[in-house]
Amino acid sequence: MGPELDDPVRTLDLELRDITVRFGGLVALSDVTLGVSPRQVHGVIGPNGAGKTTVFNVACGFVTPDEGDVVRSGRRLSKVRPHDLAGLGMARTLQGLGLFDRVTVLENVMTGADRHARAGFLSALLALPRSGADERDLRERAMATLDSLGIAQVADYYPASLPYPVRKRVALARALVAEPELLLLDEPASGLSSDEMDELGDLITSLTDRMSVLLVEHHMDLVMRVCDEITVLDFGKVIARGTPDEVRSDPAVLDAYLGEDV
Ligand SMILES: Nc1ncnc2c1ncn2[C@@H]1O[C@H](COP(=O)(O)OP(=O)(O)OP(=O)(O)O)[C@@H](O)[C@H]1O
Repeated sequence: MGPELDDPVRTLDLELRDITVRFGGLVALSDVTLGVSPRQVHGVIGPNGAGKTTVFNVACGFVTPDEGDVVRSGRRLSKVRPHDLAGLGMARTLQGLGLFDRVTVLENVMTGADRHARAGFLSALLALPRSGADERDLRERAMATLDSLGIAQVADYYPASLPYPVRKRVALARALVAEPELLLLDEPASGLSSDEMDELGDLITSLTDRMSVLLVEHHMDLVMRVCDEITVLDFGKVIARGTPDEVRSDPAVLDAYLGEDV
């Protein structure tokens, strides 16, 4: 954590400031700035290769920017490492889900809670003995989170035995069990039917009573439905920003998406 930077009155939950990322000679992001306001869903969209995943990776610490700052609640993060996220009140889901196949759904969700648990990740993963009270509390919270996502009945299953949309919910439960203030979602709608996408939309909207969300997503319907603000990227640059209505009618956005299948 760096020094306090901002007037707390207008403090955003997350800001990327003038971020540039280069992969060899390729400039994946060029001077990208965006901010996620408290209790808002901020969408990041753009055509293939625009830099969406790179934005996500910068926000959650997988990619260190060549230039620019990542600012969490007014404090500059000098280097975000993925395992620091929970301590920063952040959680994320990944396209690849990243569930552990050798432990049950419940145990997978428990591994997401290390912000609150006294014992760490490994003991949760291996279900080694921990303090009885911690263990009980963690199990209860993990079960409650599964229940809130409508999948308590699969708590004792192994992830690989479950359909993909259910596994996606498990991954979301693992992110939510830590009770983050800021949730980072990378393509959460991929592989979902349109009904499942509607349910996901309702769920994301319902989260904003207690957290803000950065949503990187291809599916325009979902983005337009749930986002308060959208940043549009093209070729690594911000080409538009605004409410869904503003973005939808922006000529630069229409131009960028010309010929894209959305
Ligand atoms: N690790 C990497 N090494 C080299 N180039 C990369 C790497 N990651 C991304 N890129 C390049 O950076 C650019 C932005 O990629 P990114 O994956 O962020 O875009 P995207 O908008 O998420 O694309 P998509 O919609 O296809 O997933 C692309 O040109 C991509 O080929």
